[in-house]
Amino acid sequence: DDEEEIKTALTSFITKLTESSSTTGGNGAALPWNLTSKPCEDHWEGVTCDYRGALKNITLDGYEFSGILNAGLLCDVQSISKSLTVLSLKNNNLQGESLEKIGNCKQLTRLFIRGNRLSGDLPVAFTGLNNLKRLDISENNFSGILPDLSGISGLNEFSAQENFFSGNIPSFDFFNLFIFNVSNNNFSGLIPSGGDRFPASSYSNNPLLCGRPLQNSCAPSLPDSTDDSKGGKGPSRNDILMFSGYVLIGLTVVIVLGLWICRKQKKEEDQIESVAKMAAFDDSIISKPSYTPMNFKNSGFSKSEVSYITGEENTEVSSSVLALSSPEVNGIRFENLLKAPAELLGRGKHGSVYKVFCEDLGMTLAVKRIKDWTMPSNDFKQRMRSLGMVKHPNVLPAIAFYSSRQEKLLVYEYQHNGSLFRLLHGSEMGKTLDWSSRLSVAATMANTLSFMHQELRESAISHGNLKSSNILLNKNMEPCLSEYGLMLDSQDPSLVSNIQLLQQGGGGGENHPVFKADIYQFGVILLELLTGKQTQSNGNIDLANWVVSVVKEEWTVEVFDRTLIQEGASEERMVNLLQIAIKCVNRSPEARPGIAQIALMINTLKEEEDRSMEVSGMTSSASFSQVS
Ligand SMILES: Nc1ncnc2c1ncn2[C@@H]1O[C@H](COP(=O)(O)OP(=O)(O)OP(=O)(O)O)[C@@H](O)[C@H]1O
Repeated sequence: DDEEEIKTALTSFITKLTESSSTTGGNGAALPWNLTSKPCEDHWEGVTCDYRGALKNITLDGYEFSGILNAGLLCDVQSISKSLTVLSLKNNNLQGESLEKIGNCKQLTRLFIRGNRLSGDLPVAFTGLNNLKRLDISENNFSGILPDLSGISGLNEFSAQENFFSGNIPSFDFFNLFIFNVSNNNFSGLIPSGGDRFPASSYSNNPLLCGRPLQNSCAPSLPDSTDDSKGGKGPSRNDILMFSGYVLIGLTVVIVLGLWICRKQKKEEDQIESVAKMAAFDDSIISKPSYTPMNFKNSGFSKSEVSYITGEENTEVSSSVLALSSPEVNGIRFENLLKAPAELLGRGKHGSVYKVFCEDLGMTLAVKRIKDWTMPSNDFKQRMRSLGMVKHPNVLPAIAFYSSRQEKLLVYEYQHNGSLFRLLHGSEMGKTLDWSSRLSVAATMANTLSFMHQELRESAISHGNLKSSNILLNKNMEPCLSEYGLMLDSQDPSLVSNIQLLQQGGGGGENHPVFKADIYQFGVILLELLTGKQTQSNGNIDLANWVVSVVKEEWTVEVFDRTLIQEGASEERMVNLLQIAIKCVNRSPEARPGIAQIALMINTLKEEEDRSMEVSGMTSSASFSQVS
């Protein structure tokens, strides 16, 4: 039977692995398998089988085996090759034999042979491992030309550092890879396109390699560094460096001058605007703003600038009354709002939020005061109008806004159930968010964002500041996006700067950089849901970097929130969601998927989750319970 066949094959395989080698001496650790027993039934150390007795994983890392890795002994055996998904022989001292036979182990998803003495060419047969996700052949003595592995469409990791490979780096599907390292080899020539998604350290110590992300370009005029002193035909590297220096200094001077002129102009404009404001100022509205609990002094509020968004017409109305979108709140005086007791909820990077109890309304409001926003007043009003026209049940609408050059205020209904941030990270929370609820939040938010991006694609208004504290729970405990479209600035570490955004502005659909920045931030929220960890956008280590580095070490389990593991959440679906998140936080904006595609993937996961809960007889509830 299969198990007998597997046992015979494994026995020969391990015998070869442990064969003593005259060069290293000794055969390392003792044989981890008791040959009188059965591999699956008796759970041989390092061997994992599924419940049907199919061999899945062989993991024999760090045993100091110094014999031969004979791939044929495993992969020529059908009962093994049809099911083996993981072969890990890291940090032994193995030499290779029949390595090309690995090509028969077609089901392999992970192949780790790092830290051995394997040498010669990497067999072309590796290119046929179509299911491979992770390949680590680093720290060996492989040499020759690397075969083209770009046909392995799902490859996420390729680690080949510290070998002796030479020739060009073949093309890879870089957008799928999240780990790539070919440093410390003898590669030469141009780094293939897309390769600059990885840092220079992924390519370092290949003296003949050139092109981005390395500093040395492949310009044909660039002479060898040894030619520098000869003063040959083209410019020397030093010349180029010097020239770049001059260009840089020149650019800096131009930018500083430009900024100075802009500031001067702005100052002049400000003076003109405040004069106009004084003329328009109506004492009957705000007589003496001496007591302003929200510290709105010197705002110079004018009735003409108190605006509101109604459900029907999106017209601004001059009024001494702060008109709000729901009819029952009409009739409140703006001055009363200003005088109402206000509690500071938080002071973020972009301003402060106050909780204001408005007696006239008998209602609690959240007033966001945006600081340092340079968007001109008219553009802001235009933006609020565009936003006011798009309605979604999971987007919290601003019920009023105020705009002047000095002040931009947004008024929202206060949400008593807090934010996703509090739910995930708040220490006082009695209940933790279970896996099904987290998946549900992810799906709802993806669908909502997809709707908003679609509706606002022409005006290119993204959320701009997507994070778990801006996902608020409404009275039905459903997650809602708050503060949509209020930030021009993005926290995307791929440095999509305002200038770039503006330059590339005008249409562009869901590939517009502002939407791609939202995708990054959405990915971070997915990571928060999966890991239960907070992101530190201002710290040196952010969540996205942390996850990618942990995943690099060993696939996933350490990454997930321990409560999810304890709960018995489906590891497969968690890994799937993690893969989506990792795609979203790709450093290269173009490589991030669009929100529609993301929503589709997450909805599929959620449907699978719902089906599995139905099968196990649990109720498939998409909402989560009220937090006490
Ligand atoms: N409508 C609301 N109802 C209840 N709480 C709110 C409301 N709007 C914001 N908050 C809460 O107020 C706090 C401060 O919000 P704010 O948006 O200023 O913080 P932030 O998101 O950390 O900073 P920033 O948006 O400036 O980067 C957050 O905890 C947020 O969840």
